[in-house]
Amino acid sequence: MSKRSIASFFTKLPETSKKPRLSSPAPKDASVEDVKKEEEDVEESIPSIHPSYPHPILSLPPHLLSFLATYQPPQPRQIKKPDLQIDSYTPFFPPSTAKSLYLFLRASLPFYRVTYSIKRGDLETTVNTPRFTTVYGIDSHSIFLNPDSNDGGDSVDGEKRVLVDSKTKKTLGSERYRACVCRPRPIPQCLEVLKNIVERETGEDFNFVLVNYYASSEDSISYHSDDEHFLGPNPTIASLSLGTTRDFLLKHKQDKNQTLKLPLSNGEMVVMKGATQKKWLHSIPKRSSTVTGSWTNGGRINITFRKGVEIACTGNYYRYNVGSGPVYRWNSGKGEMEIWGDKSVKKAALGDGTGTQD
Ligand SMILES: O=C(O)CCC(=O)C(=O)O
Ligand SMILES: [Fe+2]
Repeated sequence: MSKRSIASFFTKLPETSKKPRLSSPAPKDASVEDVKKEEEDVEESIPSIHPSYPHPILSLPPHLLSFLATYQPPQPRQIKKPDLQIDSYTPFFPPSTAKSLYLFLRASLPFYRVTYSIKRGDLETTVNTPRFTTVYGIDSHSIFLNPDSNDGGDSVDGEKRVLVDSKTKKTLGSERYRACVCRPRPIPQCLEVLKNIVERETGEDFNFVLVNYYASSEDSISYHSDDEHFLGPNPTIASLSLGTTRDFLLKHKQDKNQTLKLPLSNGEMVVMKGATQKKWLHSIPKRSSTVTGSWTNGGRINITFRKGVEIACTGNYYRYNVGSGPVYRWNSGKGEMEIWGDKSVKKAALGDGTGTQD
């Protein structure tokens, strides 16, 4: 089992634990045996449960946890351009670990294909988000606490966690997040572990984890910047890539001569800092063809870690990353996402179909 208990992942290691840095272990490809072991491990883990989840969310298997417990990422390379500051980890996680994380998260997380309408003048158009998404977390005005825990309510895991005001620790009524499309969701163990490693490495605090799943070359995100007021000025955003390599394109908002292309491969992470969001746009464009016949099934997972400092952040993130449509789950037999609505599909995935749906 792991050298650190699962609970210890929920406590940040002191900054000094960052040194000395070790180079990452030599990448290796997971064998059939490894995959079998992963499947057995998954059965042993206690899932994260919360009434806001559509279903229990599997926890990371012991072999991944024990590796991550002592893992030190290699030093990043600093990319500097006018008004742009990026720390680039090539990779952040060794490819074999990134592959396990990719397969695990794709199989475990509920995803959504969000649609929303926008008004351009008098014309109302429906936008179909061209990728699968999901989000966990809450802005810094509130925190999830377990009122029954014996560690002063600090335990972040457990189905009894309720939202409280971060200053007064008073339980919130329905008022603060009344505009949300669904109940805000605490970060499940499998993503909390990753968030804590990224926080330890970057020295930042994050309270949101957003996940994109690009199922094929057709899935994309168009040019945008994550410079919303609810992230505060000059937000730091850490962005981890798992699975198929996709191009990350950046362009300066004013100076058309300033561009950057980073092919992000399995296990890489970019940390965007300073004026990057204010001054630059970024995108993952569609590709001409999908890579098939690989362990990725041509897909890519992107995880961004962010800090929302205004209440409005929570409503916005759940609106555009969960929405009010059906839940999708990975079907390993078919090798694709499918709507997780049918009772028999739920039963096959969970055994008894427990969990509620917002
Ligand atoms: O998939 C990526 O690497 C970028 C995702 C992104 O820009 C976003 O979610 O805001
Ligand atoms: Fe973005």
